[in-house]
Amino acid sequence: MAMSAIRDFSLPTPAQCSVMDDEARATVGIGTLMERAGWAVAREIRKQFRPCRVLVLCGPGNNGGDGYCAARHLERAGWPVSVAALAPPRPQSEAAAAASRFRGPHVPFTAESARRADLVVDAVFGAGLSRAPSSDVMEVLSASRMLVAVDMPSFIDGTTGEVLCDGSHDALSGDGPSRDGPSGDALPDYALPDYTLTVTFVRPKPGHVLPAGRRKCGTVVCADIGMPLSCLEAARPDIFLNAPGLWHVPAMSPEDHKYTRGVVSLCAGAVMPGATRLAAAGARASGAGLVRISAGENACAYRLGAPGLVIDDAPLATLLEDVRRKVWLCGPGLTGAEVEASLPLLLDAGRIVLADAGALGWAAGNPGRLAGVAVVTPHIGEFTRLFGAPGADRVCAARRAARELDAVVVLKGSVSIVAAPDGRVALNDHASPALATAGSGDTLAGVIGTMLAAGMPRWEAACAGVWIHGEAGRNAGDWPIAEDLDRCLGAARAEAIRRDAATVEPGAGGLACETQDLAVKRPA
Ligand SMILES: NC(=O)C1=CN([C@@H]2O[C@H](COP(=O)(O)OP(=O)(O)OC[C@H]3O[C@@H](n4cnc5c(N)ncnc54)[C@H](OP(=O)(O)O)[C@@H]3O)[C@@H](O)[C@H]2O)[C@@H](O)CC1
Ligand SMILES: Nc1ncnc2c1ncn2[C@@H]1O[C@H](COP(=O)(O)OP(=O)(O)O)[C@@H](O)[C@H]1O
Ligand SMILES: [K+]
Repeated sequence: MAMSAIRDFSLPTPAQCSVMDDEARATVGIGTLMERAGWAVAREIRKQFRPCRVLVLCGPGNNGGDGYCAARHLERAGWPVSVAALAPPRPQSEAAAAASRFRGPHVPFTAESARRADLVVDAVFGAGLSRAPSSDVMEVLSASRMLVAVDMPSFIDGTTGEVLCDGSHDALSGDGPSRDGPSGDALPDYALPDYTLTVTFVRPKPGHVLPAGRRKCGTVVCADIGMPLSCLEAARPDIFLNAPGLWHVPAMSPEDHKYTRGVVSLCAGAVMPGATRLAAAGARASGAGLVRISAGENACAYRLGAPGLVIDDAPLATLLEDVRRKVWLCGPGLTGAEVEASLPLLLDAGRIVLADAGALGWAAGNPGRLAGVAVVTPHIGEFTRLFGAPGADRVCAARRAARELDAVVVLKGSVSIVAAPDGRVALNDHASPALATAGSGDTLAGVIGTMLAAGMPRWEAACAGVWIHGEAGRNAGDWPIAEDLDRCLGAARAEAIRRDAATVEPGAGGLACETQDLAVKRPA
């Protein structure tokens, strides 16, 4: 992966952070980084809150070390600060050195102490969280009125974004108040707290982007603490935030003709023309030069559609003689039998195939039937039927599926996961719940088809399609239906091109986070 992609888009996992720390130990030094991390936390708190009574909860590791440094900097700024230590830092560690420099008051690590504070800083566990925190820790966090996390809320898994908590984390992190988890176990006697602010360092982590971490963290600020880029590179991050610059969508060129912009072809069936037409419309609206529907004897049903669509009634084998028709969508609007009659022909002819909807159902329980496709776009139900339940670590499951199928897997959801067979993964949070409307997945298939037809490599095409679809969803107004996305897709593609061009050149700036609240702050 290019250095600029690592610098600008990587989301290192806690395991990779530990490699980064080992590298940093030999260069800049953990003590220096801890000091800057604590300073950055204090700076963000001073910026976002008025002076108030602060309690810093410190764990035994380096996350706690950051907490002691933050406490010292806040105290120096005149804020009333006390520290509650869950356990003392290991003797002779950098955290122990940081703890010894804090000369303010210590109070017991209890819910009562938390209740007395106006603001509680959670520096209990960060990247080193290795299991569910005890209920003592959870009770103290839950008693806090206002919470700021150092690096990560102490019960969020930085790799998966999952809530790590004794009892039923699903019920705790879900929407409905329930006293029983799915296993029937009684839930602990505390509510899972929400954070106002999370200050992380170097780069955001997957747990800041994936649910439920994303929801719990509040505003995420990523501070540049002067970690050498070479240390981040040594950690070999392979999960990236999906954004323009990670990939490059072709702009319009004065010499363009429709074939250079690309042809997208779709297989169509007899009973669900709507899905095929939505996918075709998505392909056209996102900039395909030509979109053709191969409808055979069902052509009449499609000829009533948009006038700019070309409807073919010739047999598929005949259409495949046209080598300009490289990219095919197979699945939206198709029954299993219709997939069976078309997909093998497309693959035999060496076409670039995106398989969605009906094609995924046809291969349920037997993903080998999709061998040779370039991209699959399952939602969680389709993914489960194809590859089995993904479990808590969806990134890992999507990556495994991509490797197994030798195809790009787009696991769609509120945060979509785009996994390549070579292990690269992009997480897309550039979207909107407005997209949760029937047919929007068909539109997405069309958009990705356009990116493939424009000549983009398949992982980049899938990433770009998901981002552009998300951007359209963010701009399609209140409660849009799938058709509403189409009028926003051209502008969304233009926005992707504009943001890509604005990406900072290597060496020109710091570690940048593009989306939403993931802003990078450099030390003053
Ligand atoms: N990368 C960077 O850029 C920089 C990172 N920095 C900071 O370092 C942080 C990572 O520090 P870290 O590796 O020391 O791990 P940390 O989160 O403090 O926890 C480890 C301790 O907690 C314990 N423990 C874990 N879970 C537990 C549980 N449920 N219940 C009870 N105990 C539990 C665990 O015990 P063990 O699992 O070994 O039994 C161990 O003792 C990172 O988040 C960031 O804030 C900055 O300082 C510098 C730049
Ligand atoms: N809450 C949400 N936030 C963001 N995007 C969402 C949300 N819910 C659904 N989406 C997106 O909407 C699309 C829905 O696709 P899909 O489930 O295949 O629907 P359909 O089969 O009806 O077309 C996916 O791209 C998905 O990522
Ligand atoms: K923490």
